[in-house]
Amino acid sequence: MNTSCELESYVWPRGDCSLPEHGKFASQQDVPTIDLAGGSKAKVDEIGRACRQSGFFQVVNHGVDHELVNQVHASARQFFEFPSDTKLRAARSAGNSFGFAGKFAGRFKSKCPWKETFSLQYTPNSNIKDYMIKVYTAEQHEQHCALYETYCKAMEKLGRELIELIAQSLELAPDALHSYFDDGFSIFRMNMYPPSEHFSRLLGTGPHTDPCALTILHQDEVGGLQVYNRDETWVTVEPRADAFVISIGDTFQALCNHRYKSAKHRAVIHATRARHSLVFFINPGLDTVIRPIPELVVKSKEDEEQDRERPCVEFNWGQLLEFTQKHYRTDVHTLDAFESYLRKTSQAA
Ligand SMILES: C=C1C[C@]23C[C@H]1CC[C@H]2[C@]1(C)CCC[C@@](C)(C(=O)O)[C@H]1[C@@H]3C(=O)O
Ligand SMILES: O=C(O)CCC(=O)C(=O)O
Ligand SMILES: [Fe+2]
Repeated sequence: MNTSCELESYVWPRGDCSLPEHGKFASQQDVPTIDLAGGSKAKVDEIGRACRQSGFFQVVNHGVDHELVNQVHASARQFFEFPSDTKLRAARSAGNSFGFAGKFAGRFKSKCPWKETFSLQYTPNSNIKDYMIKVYTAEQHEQHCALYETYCKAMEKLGRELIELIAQSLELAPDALHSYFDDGFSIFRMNMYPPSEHFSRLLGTGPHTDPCALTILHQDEVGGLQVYNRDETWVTVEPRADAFVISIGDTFQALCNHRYKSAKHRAVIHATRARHSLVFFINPGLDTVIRPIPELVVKSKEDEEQDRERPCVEFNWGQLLEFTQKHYRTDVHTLDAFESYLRKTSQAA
């Protein structure tokens, strides 16, 4: 990333990047830590409460091997340390969500994210190998691909377990949501936030909600992930090596008829230390129709009498992904903007 001459396109208005107070972290109420080894009823209740309150929580005793997480972090660090021209062999092309992005200035003109990202598709037809071969030697390639495959499988397993618990917290059967994710189009993304002396005017990831269904994130010890809480204050999520941060995304919000809301969050920059995070975005299949689950649609008395359905916009993940890559810059209004766009384009058709 060119840190000197292009700073202007990364700078945010003064006051937009308030920094975390050293050592002060989100309260248990804002971002609870939930023990997945706990009794089933307690877990479901805690997850339901967290999803209704902030849509953000951490999980511990999640069953994912700590050594695996360390190895993926080590591999990601090694990747980001390659010279730019090596990383750029796997460059993300315009309108595409996969590959390496060193800076986003090409896509955005201002308030650019101060980070490098390497994103891979994780599905049965995963593109992990196609991207990795552009960067690594044949032998390294096999090793790193195997590691990412193992990590993504572990994320899918954890995601499935969480989705079962979330379904139960909505009083649905544990497997009620599985069919949406059976051929899911999940995205694995590694983030590296370079340090900067200008940290107080930069954001690694600007305020947004995730467009996906569910996000599973692991952050290193540097920390910098912040959530906007109910007091309208940015609070810092405690970096915990033993925990994954879970958040509800826009697609899940639409699916559960807005019972759970996607949470507004962002990532700040450290003055002297590079920060890394591993993010697994769980999505439905590209063509799977998303509309509120009938059991979660409560009609008003008047609607009931007139047998009227509440209007809702149907979409699929393929459309929302395309919207965020080609027509809209993901922010805190993505879902509303997407619904307006769908209404407009369906009227025009
Ligand atoms: C569908 C996606 C768009 C983004 C990557 C995935 C999930 C989250 C989105 C993003 C991270 C939200 C913040 C802004 C963004 C541009 C970024 O900082 O990377 C978003 C991603 C993107 O549009 O590439
Ligand atoms: O790196 C982080 O902690 C946050 C990243 C994020 O919000 C995202 O990639 O959607
Ligand atoms: Fe996010």
